[in-house]
Amino acid sequence: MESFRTMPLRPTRDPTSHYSPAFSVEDRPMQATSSAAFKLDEELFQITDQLDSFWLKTAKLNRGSVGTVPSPDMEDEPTIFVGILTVSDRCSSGENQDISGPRIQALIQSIPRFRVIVKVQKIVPDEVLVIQETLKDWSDKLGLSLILTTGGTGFSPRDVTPEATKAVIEKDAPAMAVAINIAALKITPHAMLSRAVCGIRGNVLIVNLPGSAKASTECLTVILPALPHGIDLLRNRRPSKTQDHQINDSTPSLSTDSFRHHIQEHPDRGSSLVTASDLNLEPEIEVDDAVSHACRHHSVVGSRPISRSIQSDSAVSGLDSSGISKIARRLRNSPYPLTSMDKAFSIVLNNSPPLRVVSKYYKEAFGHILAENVRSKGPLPPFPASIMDGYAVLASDTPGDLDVVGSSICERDNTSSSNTYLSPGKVYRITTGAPLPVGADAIVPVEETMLLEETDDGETELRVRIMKSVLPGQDVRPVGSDIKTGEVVVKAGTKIGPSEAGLLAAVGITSVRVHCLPVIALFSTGNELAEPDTQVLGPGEIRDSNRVTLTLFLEQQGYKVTDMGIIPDDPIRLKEALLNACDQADVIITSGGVSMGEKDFIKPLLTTLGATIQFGRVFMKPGKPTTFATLETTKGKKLFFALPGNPVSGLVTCNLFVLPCLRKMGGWEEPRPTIIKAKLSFDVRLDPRPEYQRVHLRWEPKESTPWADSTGRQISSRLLSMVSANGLLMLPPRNDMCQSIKRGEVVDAMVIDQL
Ligand SMILES: Nc1nc2c(c(=O)[nH]1)N[C@H]1C(S)=C(S)[C@@H](COP(=O)(O)OP(=O)(O)OC[C@H]3O[C@@H](n4cnc5c(N)ncnc54)[C@H](O)[C@@H]3O)O[C@H]1N2
Ligand code: MOO
Ligand SMILES: [Mg+2]
Repeated sequence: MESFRTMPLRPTRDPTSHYSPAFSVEDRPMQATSSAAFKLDEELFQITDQLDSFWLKTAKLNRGSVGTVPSPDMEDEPTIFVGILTVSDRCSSGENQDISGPRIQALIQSIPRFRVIVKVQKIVPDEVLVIQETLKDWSDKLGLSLILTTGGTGFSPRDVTPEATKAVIEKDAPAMAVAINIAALKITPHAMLSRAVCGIRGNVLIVNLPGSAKASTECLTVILPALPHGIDLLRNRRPSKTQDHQINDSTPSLSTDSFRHHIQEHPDRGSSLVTASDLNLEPEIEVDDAVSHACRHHSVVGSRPISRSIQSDSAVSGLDSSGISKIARRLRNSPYPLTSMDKAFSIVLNNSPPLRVVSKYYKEAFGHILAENVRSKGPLPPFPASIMDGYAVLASDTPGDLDVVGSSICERDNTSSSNTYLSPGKVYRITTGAPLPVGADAIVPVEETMLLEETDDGETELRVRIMKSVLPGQDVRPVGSDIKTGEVVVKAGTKIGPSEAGLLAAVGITSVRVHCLPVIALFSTGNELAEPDTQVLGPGEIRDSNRVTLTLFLEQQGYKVTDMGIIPDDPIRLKEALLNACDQADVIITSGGVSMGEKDFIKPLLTTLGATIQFGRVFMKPGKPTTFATLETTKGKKLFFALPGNPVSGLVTCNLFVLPCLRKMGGWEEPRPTIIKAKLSFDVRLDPRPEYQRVHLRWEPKESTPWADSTGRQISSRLLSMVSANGLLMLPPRNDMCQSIKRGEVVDAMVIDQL
């Protein structure tokens, strides 16, 4: 697993973990946090995060009491855990991207009456045993209520999902498969080619869905209305009266029309009819593209009344315009697991492929990583050259009084080293860098000589005294002594800086092969944002500081950034901006709109665009809602960093995730940040999350370890805490053993600016 780099001279104790303690267990036996302990914490936070919902706590208390009447809270919004299994040889080998899994994940969130947590999602090849084992494992060990498989249900020889499912289910649920088939047949006769099965193992419902993103979401839409009651029954929960009534009163017929009677009534919401057309069974509506769907409604397509269309979208998928859940129905806990910092970092690096190699003029190659070894075409110096201003001599003549018979200075057409022969008893005047005449084997600096004789006009020296004895070779640079012919002057993998460009110039290699730098597009999101030059702010307005901060930070690191401005919190505008950015950039950076607010649209939009959210929350402070998503397009892989809006969170996470990613894409062999040791000049109270506190690193005279001075209050809205910060303390999370770190203790600090 990737972790941040620690300066080799000052290694941390455990370089495999980002949060390796800055002190050893022996140093502070009661307070040290070992990385193993942290790993435990990590597991714990995942679990506690999921156990956070009140229902689950209540459910735990009631566990074992079969038929317990749920408390009103339990009735309110119980949580269910779902597993999504993508079955595909190609997705499993990485040849294709899994689009269906994430789309199913987005759609299943809208299952009525339940808070859905997708606890596990996996891609497996079309191997019957692998599928079987996964289904068994998930059903028996994870406390899931529902497993949705996608793929492997057709006629081709490798399609074996139904066989694997049949092997593990204990009861058939054929009506579900039939309902799916009937609905699907209205869309395409190819539905006849589906062999999908549905069944029950223990109290888990397993449903096979087809492999295509469109078909799988369409089929899932068909069974959504029946799922809550089915899951209630499987979990042995008593369904509400209304539901009993609904179910009993409606004759279960398999015509699409019958869905009209499966009223999804939420105690708090009143009823909303879900009709067949609401279920998007009309072929022209693509359920699997909520965004384009919503766009069509916004631009009023055909004769469908807008209000009905929008209602139907939300009724089916829980998503309103552009795939965003209605405020009242929004998830009250984030569906994204808290990812550990190490894991998130590793995910980013693993998804940051080095970009292609191109030829560039050496000056334009500045800041790029060289993709080939550059060798010198000839020697440097190309002739034996003097190191000093003085006299070229035969060493054996020194000391002595000698005639000055000529001169060699640095100039074009100087042929001294080929045309001139220096005889014994004679010297040549010479300047630094000029060629030695043939026969001369040493240089005597002018300071070691005395003038004996000159011409009357004082223009020419005639005779000098060499006052010191010199050895052959003294102050001479032989041919090729700096650079030999064929020698590698700049190695592949080196970043071309001023010296490297100079070397290329010196050896005359002016076209080099380098890795492309990633193209970046960046925009801020937020209805509250005003341009920085707004003189008088309107009510509720604040000036957009993130865009300039992030842009200049990246430019300072040598990247070009396309500034896409401020985009309001409007899903249609945001989607347009994301697509636009995707069109022109490899890496898309957004700021804001990624947490739990009703205007935080970025994550659902990325999902509806078909991007895979690699992580949507990170166990870190600041920067918890940091989101990283990837999307395969015809123009290559696009990476999205949706950074939190709080100004400090944005810049810290840009340092921690975006910069290493850009470096890796640009061909850096070591893209990780530099970590050194620093001594705290203040007491630190640890946070439950691993924290990155901003500090100024300062060296006291004669001290090798720098002091870390705090930049003041560390709240993530306070950009002042970044001012003059050149380091980020990497503080471990608080635990029972270690609540604080005292002044004078040595901790890890990441270098983020000039020291
Ligand atoms: N119920 C919860 N609320 C919040 C959580 C949470 O887990 N549950 N996380 C908090 C954390 S941590 C952070 S960080 C923020 C992140 O919020 P968003 O990324 O959604 O950002 P916004 O809501 O758009 O804005 C937050 C904050 O930042 C200001 N902002 C936004 N953009 C800019 C900009 N370009 N320049 C200057 N300031 C900006 C914005 O006005 C807000 O004050 O969410 C917490 N909430
Ligand atoms: O993670 Mo937020 O970035 O704490 O403020
Ligand atoms: Mg927000």
